[in-house]
Amino acid sequence: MEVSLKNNIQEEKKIIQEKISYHIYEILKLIGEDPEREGLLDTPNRVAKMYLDIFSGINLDPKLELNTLFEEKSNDWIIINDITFYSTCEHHLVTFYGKCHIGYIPNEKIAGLSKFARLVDVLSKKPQVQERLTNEIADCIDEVLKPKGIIVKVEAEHLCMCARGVKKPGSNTITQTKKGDLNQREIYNFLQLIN
Ligand SMILES: Nc1nc2c(ncn2[C@@H]2O[C@H](COP(=O)(O)OP(=O)(O)OP(=O)(O)O)[C@@H](O)[C@H]2O)c(=O)[nH]1
Ligand SMILES: [Zn+2]
Repeated sequence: MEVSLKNNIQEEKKIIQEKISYHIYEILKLIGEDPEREGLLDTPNRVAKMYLDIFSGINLDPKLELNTLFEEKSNDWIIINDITFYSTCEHHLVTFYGKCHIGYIPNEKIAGLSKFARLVDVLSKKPQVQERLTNEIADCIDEVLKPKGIIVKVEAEHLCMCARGVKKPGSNTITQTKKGDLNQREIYNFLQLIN
C-alpha cells in the first residue's frame, strides 16, 4: 500500500515536471531563443526540476517540522542565530536570501534545534514576501510551543532589487516580529544576543 502510494506520488511529480518543462520551452521561444540549440536542450527540464525543489514547501504543513519536543524548565532566551535561507519573491519569482534569527523564551516545552532550521526551509520554499516569511515562522513556533515570547528577525537581499528594476545591489531588508509577553529588557537582551 505504502509503496504504491509512493509510486503514485512519483508518477504525479514526473507529469508536473514534464508540464513545467513544456512551458519553459515555450518561454524560451517567446524570448527569442532557440530551445533546440545545444546549450539549451536540457534547460527546460532542469528548470522544471529546480522549480519542484524551490517550491516544494507549497501545501506542506510547516508545523510538522517542529516534531521533536522536550520538557524543559528554562525561562531564558533560546536563540538560533544565522539560519541561512533562500526563498523566492512572489512578485518576480527571483531569489531573495539571507539570514534568519529566532529566539524564544520557552514555557515548559522546547524543540530540537535543527527543527527551527527545517521550519525556515519549508516556509522559504514557496513564493513569499519577507514580511510574511517572518510572521509565518513566528506563528508556527507560537502554535506548537506556546512559548512565553518569540522574536524572529530576518535580514535579506532581494535579487529583484539588484539584478533588475531599481538595481541596488547590497541593500539589505530587515524584518522583525515578536509575539507574547516580552518586556523591554527581554527584547533588548535578544537584540544583544543576536548581535
Ligand atoms: N514588501 C515587500 N516587497 C517586496 C518583496 N520582494 C519584492 N518586493 C517589492 O515588490 C514590489 C513590486 O512592485 P511593482 O511596482 O508591482 O513591480 P515592478 O514594476 O517590477 O517594481 P520595481 O521592482 O520597482 O521595478 C517592488 O517594489 C519589489 O521591490 C518583499 O519581500 N516584501
Ligand atoms: Zn521581487
